[in-house]
Amino acid sequence: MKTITTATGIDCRHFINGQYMDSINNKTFVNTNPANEEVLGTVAEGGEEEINLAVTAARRALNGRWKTMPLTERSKVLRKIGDLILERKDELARLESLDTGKPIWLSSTIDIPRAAYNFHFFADYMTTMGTEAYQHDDVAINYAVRKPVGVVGLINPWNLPMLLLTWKLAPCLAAGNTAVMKPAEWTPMTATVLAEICKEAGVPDGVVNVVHGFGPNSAGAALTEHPDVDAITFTGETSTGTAIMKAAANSLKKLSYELGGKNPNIIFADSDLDEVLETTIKSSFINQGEVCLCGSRIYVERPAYDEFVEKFVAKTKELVVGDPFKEGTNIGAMIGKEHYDRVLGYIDLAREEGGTIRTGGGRPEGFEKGYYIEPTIITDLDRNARCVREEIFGPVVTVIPFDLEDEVIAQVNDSHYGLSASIWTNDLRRAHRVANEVEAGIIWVNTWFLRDLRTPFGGLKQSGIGREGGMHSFEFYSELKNICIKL
Ligand SMILES: NC(=O)c1ccc[n+]([C@@H]2O[C@H](COP(=O)([O-])OP(=O)(O)OC[C@H]3O[C@@H](n4cnc5c(N)ncnc54)[C@H](O)[C@@H]3O)[C@@H](O)[C@H]2O)c1
Ligand SMILES: O=C/C=C/C=C(\O)C(=O)O
Repeated sequence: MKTITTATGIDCRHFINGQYMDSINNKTFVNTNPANEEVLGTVAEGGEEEINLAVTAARRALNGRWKTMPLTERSKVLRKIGDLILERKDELARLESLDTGKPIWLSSTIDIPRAAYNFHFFADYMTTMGTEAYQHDDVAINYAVRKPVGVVGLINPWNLPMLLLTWKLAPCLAAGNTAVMKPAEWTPMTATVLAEICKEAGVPDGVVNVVHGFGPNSAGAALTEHPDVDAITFTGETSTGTAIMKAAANSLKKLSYELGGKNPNIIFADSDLDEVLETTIKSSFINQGEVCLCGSRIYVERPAYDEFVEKFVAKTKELVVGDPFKEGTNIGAMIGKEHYDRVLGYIDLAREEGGTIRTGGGRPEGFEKGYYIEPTIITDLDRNARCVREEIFGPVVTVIPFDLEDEVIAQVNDSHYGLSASIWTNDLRRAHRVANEVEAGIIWVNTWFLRDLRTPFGGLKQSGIGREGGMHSFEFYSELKNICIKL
């Protein structure tokens, strides 16, 4: 077994008012590479004091050059951030894979290029924005103007760290806000570099701030409780969303939530099975299954069920689990020990619930270190099994046959999640009919994770509050003011 890369990471400090700084009490925590359990570096651990410094800097910057900067100049700054991310793509991809355990090809082709595109997209989109005006006979004219929300807290998960942080930061800045970012404690490195990229691109000091730390009783909680933070955009677990909503309630902060999912992948017998299999391998196991949009509940119309399962198992067995930096690795390491144990716990639970492990089911052979789990396919579970209903957030999928369209829609909608769904069929009317009935914010037909950033992105029920993307991001990151002029 080739020695897993020992490339080290970087020490991560806060970035406040345009400068890197340690915590006031010099507290730090260790950042570990999940692929080999080696130390990547130390991370400054922030709390109330650091959050207060960052919010104060953000508030001051809100009324400085950032406020008076012409929109076209602000657009150029966002474009420059995107350019600089691409210039540093290899460095950022390496740091992202060291932090997350994801394969380097994934960081290099998806995570980092999409982070740059998030900025390039909003740099263009912000210059096309209009508002609305109404002529009230000859009595009055009404027109609306957009103003920044103000100081925004950005709280980020660990699965697609830079992709998701920039998906928030780009429109936040495009709308003229200032930001205090709290990266996930497991993935601090690319957020740390993003701060200096913003400064180099011309973002004034205090507009973008980074405070590292944990959630409860740490930087995360302090950010959500701070009275001078106007809005919080959060991506993470549904349960965390509940905690943040309670903390933000006292100061009535504006909230945008992208939360958990248990997304159905509905396969009708008339679909092209080879096409289905090629995409379903990705929608099941890409990024170690640690994607909120993964289609972890697979429903197959009975006539195609046996053939699908046989071919799906065979293709899954071909996947290579291993060193994220090694050529040919399809699946890397889970984010850390806690999550690794949690996912293995669900696989054990599936056995207790009567499931059949068709492939995978545990830790692959030959790894002394690192948090590796085999891609796992489970069949023969009851529709009410916890492994069918609860988000596992790992390389674990369940496959269930169905007979009738109404039956599968009822099963799919019997969930407190409603983030995304994939539907595979060549029957056009059925595609529209089923998409119309499935309770999810994002529906893909004969594809998965095909993204147009102008579209509304977000979940129903306990999968989120609000939408991101195009105009929807501006609905959150700005306040509309109506001005009525009597003629
Ligand atoms: N809907 C989406 O777009 C989307 C995208 C990615 C991940 N997710 C979801 O995120 C989860 C995995 O990410 P995770 O484990 O990092 O989520 P998490 O909720 O554990 O943590 C997310 C972030 O919240 C912070 N946090 C935790 N408790 C907090 C508190 N009480 N106050 C303030 N901040 C707090 C953490 O430090 C971290 O930065 C999964 O459920 C996944 O479905 C959703
Ligand atoms: O793990 C969740 C992935 C979210 C992806 C996006 O938010 C996006 O593609 O804009």
